[in-house]
Amino acid sequence: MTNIVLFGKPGAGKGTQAEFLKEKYKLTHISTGDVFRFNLKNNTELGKQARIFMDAGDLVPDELTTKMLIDEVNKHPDTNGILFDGYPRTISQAEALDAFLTSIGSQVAATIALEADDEILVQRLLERGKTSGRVDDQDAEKIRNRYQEYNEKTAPLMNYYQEQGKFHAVNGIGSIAEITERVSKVIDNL
Ligand SMILES: Nc1ncnc2c1ncn2[C@@H]1O[C@H](COP(=O)(O)OP(=O)(O)O)[C@@H](O)[C@H]1O
Repeated sequence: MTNIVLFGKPGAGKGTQAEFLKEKYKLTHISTGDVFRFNLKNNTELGKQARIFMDAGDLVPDELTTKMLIDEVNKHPDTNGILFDGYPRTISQAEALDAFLTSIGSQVAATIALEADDEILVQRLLERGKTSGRVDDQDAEKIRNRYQEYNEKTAPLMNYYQEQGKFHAVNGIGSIAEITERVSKVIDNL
């Protein structure tokens, strides 16, 4: 299995790139944000538990998120590899992911970060909020809170993967195709 972690701040373009990369490399795309939103919409037990955190732009607690993630991975026993989008977002999630992948005889092959300046990203999110219906994209305060969550809890993951020699940064500014090309170069060299 070639498992890739897509990494980046809110709005960095993880979901957009994932759509292209999953086709190109025949990977299973798992977006924790999408799975949570699906559960919210269908008002499942998981959705009810996640809603207050998501609507505020807070991270959903690790235990709940990790359980959901493992359930999703287990739905694809014959996959070529997983493209993780939005997971892990904390050190504890990264450790849980490593432990889980080890238990199934696999590992993270690479973490690829899409980099862009905060001002550009906030503009992108506010634009997306106009049409996506996502409450967490419509309010500058909630967006700020997501960046704070990112800086405090998610940014330390760069070090975590750097220490394992698995961290690759890619310039996330440019056309969608250009960025797919940059990410592909990293994957092709694995
Ligand atoms: N790995 C995770 N851990 C905790 N909460 C998560 C995780 N992934 C998604 N969420 C929740 O879902 C929300 C939306 O996720 P996502 O669409 O990936 O956000 P963004 O566009 O900000 O990167 C997050 O703000 C958070 O509340």
